[in-house]
Amino acid sequence: MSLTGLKPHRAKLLLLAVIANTTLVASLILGDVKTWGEIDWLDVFGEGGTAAMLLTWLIFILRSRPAGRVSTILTAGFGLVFLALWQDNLDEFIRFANSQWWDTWLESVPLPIGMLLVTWGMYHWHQEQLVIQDQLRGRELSVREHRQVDSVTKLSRSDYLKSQIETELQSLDDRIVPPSLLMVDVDGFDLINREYGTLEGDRLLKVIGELLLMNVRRHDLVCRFAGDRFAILLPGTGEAAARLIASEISDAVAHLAHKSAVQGNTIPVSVSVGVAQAKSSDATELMERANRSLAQAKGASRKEYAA
Ligand SMILES: Nc1nc2c(ncn2[C@@H]2O[C@H](COP(=O)(O)OP(=O)(O)OP(=O)(O)O)[C@@H](O)[C@H]2O)c(=O)[nH]1
Repeated sequence: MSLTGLKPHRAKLLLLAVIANTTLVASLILGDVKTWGEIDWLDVFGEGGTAAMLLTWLIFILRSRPAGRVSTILTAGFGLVFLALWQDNLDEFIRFANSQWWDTWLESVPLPIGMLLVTWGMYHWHQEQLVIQDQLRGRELSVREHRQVDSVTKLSRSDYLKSQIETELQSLDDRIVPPSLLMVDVDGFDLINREYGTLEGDRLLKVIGELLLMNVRRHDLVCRFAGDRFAILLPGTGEAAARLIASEISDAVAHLAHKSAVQGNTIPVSVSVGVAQAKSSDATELMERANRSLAQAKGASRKEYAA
């Protein structure tokens, strides 16, 4: 058994070793060593084995624990039980006169006190575990939230967007401007996929996601809504301001000089943007209106393209 990890508990274990050795020396001085034939080996095995096991438990426990109050209580408890068994075992090798009352005292008094301390320490350990489990549950929740992140663009996905819109809408009052939502869709993305391959399509989605992030404010939320569609939540933003941001975003994408990894040529990219400002506390209704606005923008851009 490796003793690494016991460093924080060195002083406690040293004290236990000193006490055990002191009782050994005191027993040797004050008692008479028994002859070989007088030793009851079955008792030695039973009592000595139990003491050794107890010490092993203590070492395992201390190796898995930091120094502190609970570790001290557990060491004191297990230590006292060990000392009682240790003295009981010394009895097997050393004979004491009846006048040596301390031997019987050492065998019996520390045992119940040690048991009480072990129980008390175990109770506190249990309480500690409940707190740790609580914290782990919290961490697990945050990990689960990270599953709401899209693997291609590393942006939040639509389920996270919806929960954020709901939070925004719930905290609205008359003094706060309701949020606006932009829906940004890449034009002709299917063609880009077909011409350059889906890997290049993925790269482009990632670059567009980064570009959107660069063109919004710190408190805005950019999400990958679905496929080649992004959504941007603009808290406290009226429709006119949202339309301005939408046009800045369209310009930024139009000026993007994204090079394909294989061919090396610039892939022309444009986006259409839908805009809607919240009118009710219904997140789905806001997303639907932003999507309808996007469909109109798409129609307009197709007409422009055809003309
Ligand atoms: N590379 C890549 N392609 C994707 C991903 N998700 C969806 N797509 C593709 O995106 C394309 C979206 O096609 P459409 O909805 O027709 O959109 P579009 O070609 O941009 O057409 P318009 O929106 O009308 O301009 C489809 O070919 C999907 O297969 C993805 O994660 N990576």
